[in-house]
Amino acid sequence: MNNQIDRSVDVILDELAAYAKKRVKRAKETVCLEEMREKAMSLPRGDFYFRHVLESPGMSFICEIKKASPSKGIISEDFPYRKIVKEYEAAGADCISCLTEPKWFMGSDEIFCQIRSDTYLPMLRKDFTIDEYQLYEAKCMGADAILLICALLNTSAMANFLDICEEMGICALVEAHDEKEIESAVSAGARLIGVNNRNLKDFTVDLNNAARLRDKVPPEAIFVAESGVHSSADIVFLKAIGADAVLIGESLMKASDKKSVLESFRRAAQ
Ligand SMILES: O=C(O)c1ccccc1NCC(=O)[C@H](O)[C@H](O)COP(=O)(O)O
Repeated sequence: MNNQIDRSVDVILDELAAYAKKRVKRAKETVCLEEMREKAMSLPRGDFYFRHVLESPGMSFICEIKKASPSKGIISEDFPYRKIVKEYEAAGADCISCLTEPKWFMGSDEIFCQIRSDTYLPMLRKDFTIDEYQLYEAKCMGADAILLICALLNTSAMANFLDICEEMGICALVEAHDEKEIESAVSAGARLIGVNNRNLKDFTVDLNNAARLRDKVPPEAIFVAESGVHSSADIVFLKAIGADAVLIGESLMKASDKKSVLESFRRAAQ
C-alpha cells in the first residue's frame, strides 16, 4: 500500500464504493444473495445491543481497530488486533468498531471474526455498504451494527437497509457530514446518527462540524461524534456540545499505551 496519500484526491469515496461493489460481486459467486439472506435470517434476531449500550447514561466510547486509512496510510505497522481489543475492554470501551475494508484500511472479515470471538463488547462492522448483501454478511459475522454512509446512499436505499437491519435486530450507524445528509438520515428513519468531523472528499478534520450540526439531529436519536479526537480537551469539547458518544480511531491506534489514553479520555468525559 502506498503510504504517500495525495490529499487532493476527492474521488476516494467513489473508489471505495466501486471496490466494495467488486468485492460483493465476487462474494456472491461463492454464496449467492438468496443463500446469504437465508443464513442471516435464520439466526436469532439481535436485541439492538449496540444502541442499548450507547443509550446508557454518560458519554460512550466506540473504539476503532484499523491498521490503515486512505488519509493516513499505514497508521499502525504493528497490528496485534486481538491484544488491542483486550486493552480497549480493560480501559472501559463501550463498543468496538472494526474496519473490514481490505484495500485502503487493510481490514478483513477474518480480523472481525477473530475479534468477535474474543470480546463480549458490541461490534460495528465498519465497511462501505452499497448492497444489502453486506448487511446479511455482517449479521452472519456476529456484528451488532453496520455503517451506512449518507454520501453513498439515497434516502430510499437507506430506508430499505434500515428496515433489513431492524428485521435482523442489528443497528445501523448512519454517517452524515452536513445538514442535507442529516435530513436524509432522519427521513430514512435513522436512530443512531454519526456526524463525521472528517470531510471524506478532502480529508480535512474539524471538530466544529459536530458542534455545528448537533442541533440538526433530533434529541430522540443518538448523536455520535466521529473522527479527529486526539486529546482530553477534544472529549471535553464534544461532551459540552452534547455528543452521546464518540468514535475514536487513529489516536488510540497510535498510542503505545492504549489503555491509559482511553482511561484519560473517559475521565475527561465525567
Ligand atoms: O479516515 C479516512 O481516511 C477515511 C477516508 C475515506 C472514508 C472513510 C475514512 N475514515 C473513516 C473514518 O471516518 C474513521 O475511521 C473514524 O471516524 C475514526 O476517525 P479517527 O479517529 O480520526 O481515526
